[in-house]
Amino acid sequence: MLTVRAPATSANLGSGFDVFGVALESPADVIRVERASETRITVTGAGSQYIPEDPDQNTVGAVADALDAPAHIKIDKGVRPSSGLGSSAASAAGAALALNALYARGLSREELVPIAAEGEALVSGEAHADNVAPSLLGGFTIVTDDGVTQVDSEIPVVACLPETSVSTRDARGVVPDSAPLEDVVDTVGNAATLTVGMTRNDPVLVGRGMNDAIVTPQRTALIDGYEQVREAALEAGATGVTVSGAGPGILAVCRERDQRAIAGSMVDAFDGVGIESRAYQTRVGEGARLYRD
Ligand SMILES: Nc1ncnc2c1ncn2[C@@H]1O[C@H](COP(=O)(O)OP(=O)(O)O)[C@@H](O)[C@H]1O
Ligand SMILES: N[C@@H](CCOP(=O)(O)O)C(=O)O
Repeated sequence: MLTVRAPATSANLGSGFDVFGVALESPADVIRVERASETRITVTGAGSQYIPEDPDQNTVGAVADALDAPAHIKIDKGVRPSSGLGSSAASAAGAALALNALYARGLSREELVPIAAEGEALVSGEAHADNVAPSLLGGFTIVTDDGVTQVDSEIPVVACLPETSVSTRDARGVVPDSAPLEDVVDTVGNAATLTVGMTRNDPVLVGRGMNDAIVTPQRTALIDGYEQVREAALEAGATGVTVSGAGPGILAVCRERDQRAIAGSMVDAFDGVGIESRAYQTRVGEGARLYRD
């Protein structure tokens, strides 16, 4: 039996649609695997009632297929599905690391990224790797067609998840097909600023680089209370606020000293529009961790 703790992730960070992602210290999924002649999956924990155990419909089933590694796989969900914290990706990344070790496939974490992304293709229609990459590698990741670039970072964040849910597949449906050149120019500048901020562990630069005029405005329309929560977080000291992944979670970047006040202000602002929510006070952290029982 092998166990992996695979962290939640926040993708896009505004200016890096389908490119940027960060691993979070918490929450996380725990995946346990045991060799078997055919794959069987059980799911417990946060939102498990919405997650299919059929291997053809679960992201970890796609990973077991891709690695030709049948197993009994137990998933204990810490990351709630369809909340914008890469829930399906955490399971896929955790399963990829665990099954690679269980069957001694010898693949590196970088080589496991496209395999784990097969799970994302199953649930959202596209094998976007911006959640599985940070869940496997940790820190801040940049995914392009040429591969993944990773840098460690410890930026403090607050991820506030409303009780509502948005499917990534639906939220991908509102992404525009093209954008005006001036918006592209702005976004490139912001993405570059954010990248420098991550390498310097500078929450002010990261926050400044999160603005995006192309994808985020389309998605905020799907999130009740987004503007109120964003305003509240900025007033409490957040250096940047954006949609976490495809939403409805909202991510605030901040200095550590402001984290608690920001978390409270975001929950209160959701409350003000009649929506319950939970705020994780966390930071950018390490990738999936393997334990041999
Ligand atoms: N192991 C898994 N963990 C979470 N969700 C899964 C898993 N396998 C399949 N799913 C399905 O994926 C969908 C959630 O994925 P998605 O909409 O991309 O949100 P998230 O950002 O939480 O991954 C749900 O329909 C859920 O049933
Ligand atoms: N780049 C993807 C990221 C989806 O993240 P999730 O945590 O909502 O699954 C997108 O924006 O569609």
